Amino acid sequence: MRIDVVSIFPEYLAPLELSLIGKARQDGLLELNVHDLRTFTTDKHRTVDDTPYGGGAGMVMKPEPWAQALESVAAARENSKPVLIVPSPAGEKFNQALAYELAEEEQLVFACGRYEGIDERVIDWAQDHFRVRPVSLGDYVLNGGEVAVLAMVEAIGRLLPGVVGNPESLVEESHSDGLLEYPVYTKPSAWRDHDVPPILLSGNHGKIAQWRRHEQFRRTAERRPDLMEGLDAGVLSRADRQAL
Ligand SMILES: Nc1cc(-c2ccc3ccn(Cc4ccccn4)c3c2)[nH]n1
Repeated sequence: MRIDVVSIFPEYLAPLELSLIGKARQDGLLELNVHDLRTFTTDKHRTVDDTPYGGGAGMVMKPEPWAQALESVAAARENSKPVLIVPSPAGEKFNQALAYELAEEEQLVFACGRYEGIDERVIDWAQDHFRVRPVSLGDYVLNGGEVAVLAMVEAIGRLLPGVVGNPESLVEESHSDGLLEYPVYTKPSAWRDHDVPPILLSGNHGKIAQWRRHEQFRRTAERRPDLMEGLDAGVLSRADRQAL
């Protein structure tokens, strides 16, 4: 997979040189290019913003630098257009299902807006060159798209083949089957008057699996009742129903 990120703060994306994603880049599992939007300006002040038509506070990002930048990074392809992800408070909610969907793509382009956002005509223009997806990280307001891109690239990148050491760990984590993950423990078994649940020390793997499944349901019902409604009936085994 190739990922291109366009931002006026390219250094904001430096954490993607670290850890799992950084290693995936070094191992050639993921190509990630960060581009400074100001590279695509033509005036001596490298202007990327201007006042909003219709008035109002703040500034809006000018369209032309974005069109130049996006044209520059869109890999020429025969069959389908690359995906352009535009982080926005007004986007579809990012979740694990969308992470899996985007992990299948050959190229992802991320447009990091700042100020009050990007001139909407860029989104309209981009429809002919990209499959455009405005995406929200959650129902809160950030100052720009970079933090959202860091989160999305990590969530997507870790799903790529070979990035996570043990692919099995992707199966049992939160949201992989629509449920929150079970609690985890390690040594020492007794710690500051807090003990590890005895079942986990029993060696009875069937009972341990049953206990973990029950914990997934208990936690999901307690912390994210909204996820319980969306559970696919097929996910619920007979044992699961008993755990509810
Ligand atoms: N889940 C999300 C995503 C964002 C986000 C993404 C990109 C931009 C570019 C500018 N801003 C600031 C801003 C504030 C107010 C209204 C419009 N935009 C962004 C915010 N906030 N929360």
